[in-house]
Amino acid sequence: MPAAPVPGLTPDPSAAPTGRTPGTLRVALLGCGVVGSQVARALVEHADDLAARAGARLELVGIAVRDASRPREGLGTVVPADLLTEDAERLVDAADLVVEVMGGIEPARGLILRAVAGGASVVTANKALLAAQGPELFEAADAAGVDLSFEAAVAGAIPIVRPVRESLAGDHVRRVLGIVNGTTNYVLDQMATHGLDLEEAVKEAQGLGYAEADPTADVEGFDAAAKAAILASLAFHTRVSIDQVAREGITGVTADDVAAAAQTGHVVKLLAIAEQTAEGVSARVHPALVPAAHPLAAVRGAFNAVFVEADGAGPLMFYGQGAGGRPTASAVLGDLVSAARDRLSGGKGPSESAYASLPVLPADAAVTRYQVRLVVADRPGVLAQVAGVLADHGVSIDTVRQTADEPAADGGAGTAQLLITTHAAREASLAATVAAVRDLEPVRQITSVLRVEGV
Ligand SMILES: NC(=O)C1=CN([C@@H]2O[C@H](COP(=O)(O)OP(=O)(O)OC[C@H]3O[C@@H](n4cnc5c(N)ncnc54)[C@H](O)[C@@H]3O)[C@@H](O)[C@H]2O)C=CC1
Ligand SMILES: N[C@@H](CC=O)C(=O)O
Ligand code: NA
Repeated sequence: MPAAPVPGLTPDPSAAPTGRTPGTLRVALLGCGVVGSQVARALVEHADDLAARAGARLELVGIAVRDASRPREGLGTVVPADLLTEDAERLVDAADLVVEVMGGIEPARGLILRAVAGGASVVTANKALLAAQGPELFEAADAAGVDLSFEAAVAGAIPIVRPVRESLAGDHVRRVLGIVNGTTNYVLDQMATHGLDLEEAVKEAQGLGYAEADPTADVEGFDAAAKAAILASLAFHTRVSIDQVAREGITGVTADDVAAAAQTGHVVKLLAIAEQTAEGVSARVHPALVPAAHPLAAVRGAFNAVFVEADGAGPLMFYGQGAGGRPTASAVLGDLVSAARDRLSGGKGPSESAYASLPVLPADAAVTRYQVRLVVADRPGVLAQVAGVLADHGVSIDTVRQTADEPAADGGAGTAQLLITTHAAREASLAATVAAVRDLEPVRQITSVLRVEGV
């Protein structure tokens, strides 16, 4: 049976008035920042290879920017300046394939809806938008019979969206655990290895193109939470939005925490965790202690890694560059070639799979191990008193380490540092325990409470 005619590809003179060249698909690029500029460059520089792989030329017909008169450093020699336009809507209307790399909610959302309503397939790197408004966008794409692809939105260059939604479609995923934010991993790594403070390290990450336009999204964990929501939705075939992800960023992590972690054979990492239990699914993002021997501890700089645990496949690990212009553009271009192939074959990639409709559990239902550091009066019976409070709350102690501080100058009782590692406990029990311990008379300070993962 002959393939259905494809707009822009049918060798038909009637295509001429619309400006379409037979055998081409028209690509509109929305945004020309860190990622967009690399997508534009690759579309021009690798046009022949991309055409051979996609089955049609991917013609960059325009780049929507805020200010078309602003010179684009380095890009002018590769991408003709007359491709820049401030009229994103008109550009979208003229395209077969739309790449959205402008970020933010609006106008990105409106432009994507407009693109799919007009019959264009869309590739986006915008996790913030997908984690907030994904269902609306997927439904619109399905209704229009076009692709909405987003490999770049989770862990940049690492192929993780496609493996979870296609390769593991026949398996049962139980847990996803990963480092999915390059900026915070870079920051924690710099703190651990070079003693940099948070602000210095974030500035470096911005200069390297890892950070979001507003790096608060990185350091406060919003970016990782968006990725956790997307991963949980894909892994468990249900809908999880960013506001259902328990989130804690890295601003509370001190140089002292990082040094103390090293002393106990751990590193501090910002983790995204999505789990399915008998009660439902949960997704959370928080800093955690990871044993130095665990593969996640070896993930340095802006690299990302995602562990997936599935019933059949067992543990799988995906590792690579989760941020930066060229790595992210690689994922965008992969999606673009796939979307082009789908158009040429008259097919469509996978739709959203949310049939399971599972309940999303509250943050305090999470179960994990904890390490609590505290300063107490160094006198007999204090350790037993603290241990008693944990026992009263049903929190079981794994190990305790005590270090005496200098004796008090007046000869009275000095202080001691206690480091308590618990067995797995519910978040709610631990929070109540810490509050009760804080109220004990001999307790001078709770220095830190960190979860321990990957044990
Ligand atoms: N930089 C990275 O490593 C990664 C970024 N992403 C995502 O890719 C997207 C783009 O990120 P970046 O390139 O880093 O951001 P960026 O801030 O460098 O670039 C965005 C560009 O879009 C333009 N833009 C924003 N609103 C616009 C509008 N209304 N009209 C025209 N242009 C507009 C901005 O002026 C800017 O040049 C975001 O959704 C981000 O979350 C995803 C993975 C990695
Ligand atoms: N800001 C993000 C970029 C990729 O999503 C990060 O640092 O990982
Ligand atoms: Na990816």
